[in-house]
Amino acid sequence: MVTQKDVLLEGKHGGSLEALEVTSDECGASIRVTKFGGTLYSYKDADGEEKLFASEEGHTDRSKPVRGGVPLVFPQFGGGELPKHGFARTSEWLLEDTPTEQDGIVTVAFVLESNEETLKIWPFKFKLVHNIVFGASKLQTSMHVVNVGEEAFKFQALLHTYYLIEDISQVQVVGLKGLSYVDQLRESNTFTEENDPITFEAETDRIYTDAKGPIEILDGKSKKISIELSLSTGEDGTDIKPCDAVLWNPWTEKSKGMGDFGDEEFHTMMCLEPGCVSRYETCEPNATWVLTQRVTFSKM
Ligand SMILES: O=P(O)(O)OC[C@H]1O[C@@H](O)[C@H](O)[C@@H](O)[C@@H]1O
Repeated sequence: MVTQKDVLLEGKHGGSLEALEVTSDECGASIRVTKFGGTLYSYKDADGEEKLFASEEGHTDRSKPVRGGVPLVFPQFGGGELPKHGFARTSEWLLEDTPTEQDGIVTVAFVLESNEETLKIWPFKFKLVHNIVFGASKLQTSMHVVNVGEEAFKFQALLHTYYLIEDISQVQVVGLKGLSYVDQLRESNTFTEENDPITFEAETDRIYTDAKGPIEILDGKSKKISIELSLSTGEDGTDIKPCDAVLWNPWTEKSKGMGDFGDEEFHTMMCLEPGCVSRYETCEPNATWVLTQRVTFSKM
């Protein structure tokens, strides 16, 4: 049986965020999704082990996006005319339908549609669906971008996924070798990844292009996270486009400068974020784009 209940997330800086908790008796796993930002904030596997990082310093008063989980970036990555990383992560999302379960796999969908507020800052009509499918040790999240207006729009999108890890100094990322990446810390110059595995010894902020996956995060000697990612469009979703993958860890100095992140929390998190951010995609009227990540958590 799948059960849902409303919970309140309270951070140490005051305020609270309403969230939906969905639990499956059959597979034993659970998720929490905040209505503010439609952010998947927690995924606990069948053993009750949390797999997503959420900062102890995160704000829960709507003054900032949720710092952790999987915030959704749309329609713009980074800064520019719109708020940094767009407005989807700071908008109010609605539960689309009652969660369903089949054979221990649960599906939950949240929706955000253009409204007076969004049209004031971005004059396009859209519908976003955040689809979350989870089981005992698997998590699939996707953002569907639908153009419900009469004009084409350009957009960027990202599943800004924060993984909870044991120790960043022991993490190895496998599967990005040979890809080009834009290093956001080196004047956005482009390089080719020579390392396999990639390890972390300093602040890292890179946009890998044409990532096909699978990408593996080896978390010490005993845990593995395997990620498949895709960006698709077309009526049946079979027109698959290359996808970007942002790799991010703020390390020491950047962490100290972030008001909603602990100075030492970089040790136990890393972001691997599938998206389309190295360029803008064009969404024609009635078209749908789908950005998806399929994640499997396993023990070695
Ligand atoms: O602080 P924010 O807006 O959530 O962004 C966090 C990070 O998000 C990453 O996706 C970017 O590549 C980084 O440059 C950025 O610092």
